[in-house]
Amino acid sequence: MTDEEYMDLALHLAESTKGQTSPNPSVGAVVVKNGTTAGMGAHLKAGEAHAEIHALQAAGNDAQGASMYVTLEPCSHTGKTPPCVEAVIKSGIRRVVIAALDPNPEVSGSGVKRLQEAGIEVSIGTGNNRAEWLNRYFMHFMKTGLPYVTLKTAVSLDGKTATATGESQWITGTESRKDSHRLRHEHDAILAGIGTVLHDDPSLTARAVEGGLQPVRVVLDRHLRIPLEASMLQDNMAPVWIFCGAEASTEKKRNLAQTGAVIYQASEADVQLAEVLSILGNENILSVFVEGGSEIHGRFVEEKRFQEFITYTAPVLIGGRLAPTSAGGSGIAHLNEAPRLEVHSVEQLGQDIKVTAVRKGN
Ligand SMILES: Nc1c(/N=C/[C@H](O)[C@H](O)[C@H](O)COP(=O)(O)O)[nH]c(=O)[nH]c1=O
Ligand SMILES: Nc1c(N[C@@H]2O[C@H](COP(=O)(O)O)[C@@H](O)[C@H]2O)[nH]c(=O)[nH]c1=O
Ligand SMILES: [Zn+2]
Repeated sequence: MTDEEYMDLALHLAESTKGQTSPNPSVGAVVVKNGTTAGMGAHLKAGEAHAEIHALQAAGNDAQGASMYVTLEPCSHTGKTPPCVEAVIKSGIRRVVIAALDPNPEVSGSGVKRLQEAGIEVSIGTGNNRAEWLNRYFMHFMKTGLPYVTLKTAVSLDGKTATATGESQWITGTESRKDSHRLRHEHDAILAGIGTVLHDDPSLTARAVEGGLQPVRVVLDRHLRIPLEASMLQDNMAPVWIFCGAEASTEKKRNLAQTGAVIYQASEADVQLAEVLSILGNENILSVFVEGGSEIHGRFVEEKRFQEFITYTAPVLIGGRLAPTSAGGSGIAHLNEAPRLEVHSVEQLGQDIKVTAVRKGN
């Protein structure tokens, strides 16, 4: 098989662990000796062995003089596990093909340097786009210290997220809702505004699909209007972190804390997105899935504090000048200030169209 084909196998291994390795990236590795696949592995859980180690263990002595295909630059530092580069060097591997460099300041190029110093041939870039897309949350976090923000909306063909009378369940079909639950799994946190919480009483849990970790549930609620009987405060399915403003009542804060919710009180009346994201980053939340509602999306868009925008569009017509759209708020005044995204993919899910678009810098 070619380098691309072996890297394709390593990427499949890595992609099979989406949603389970955070705060570590998903990584796959394959050891090949004279055209024979001698070992393979993936990083399964933070704190456990890295992909390279699993693959080298499976290869045993066949690693001697073999090649290794790995989707992320082998680590050269000791975090919770020893550096992979030392194991690769000791195993006798003579060529390493790497899909993407690791932007973790502890690594970022020093893994490659260490391998080359040990006389190992290194080639970088095969499968790079797919490897970087797979770990876009991790890479963004490592470069900025802030979580990668995905805005998700479900709209009618004429762009409404609910009827003017407030009805929204359901606009899209079951395939779309299942798909968005899968995306919930892949993020470390799900964020919603108090409007959505009061209106839908959502559980904000990733339950429609198996596997992965249950994301933290984040609610922006400047006056602490969330009712103590809210489902997410009763179901013990995942942590609830509530961000409120300086004027929120201390008694309500105390009652909410008794349900186990964690309350972050801002120093000002309003809850600033910049502060929410930096607190989440400090709590090792690498990615946030923002479910809305419209006013919350409006703020993320106006402040350009998001990386990805996903829309599920259903072929239903709602109309109504008062019916909400994906992004409310005061909006962008001039087109030349409007964030221009790049379409990553367009998929049909049942009768719905899913568009995934990403911000490129601007
Ligand atoms: N209204 C629609 C959506 N609406 C999603 C809401 O923002 C809120 O997340 C839901 O109430 C989810 O509740 P729970 O967490 O599953 O209990 N999302 C969709 O994909 N399609 C729709 O039609
Ligand atoms: N998961 C993974 C890597 N992850 C890298 O190592 C860091 C975590 O190190 P530790 O705390 O020891 O698990 C993580 O932040 C990232 O830079 N590296 C690899 O060579 N292979 C792997 O499979
Ligand atoms: Zn490693």
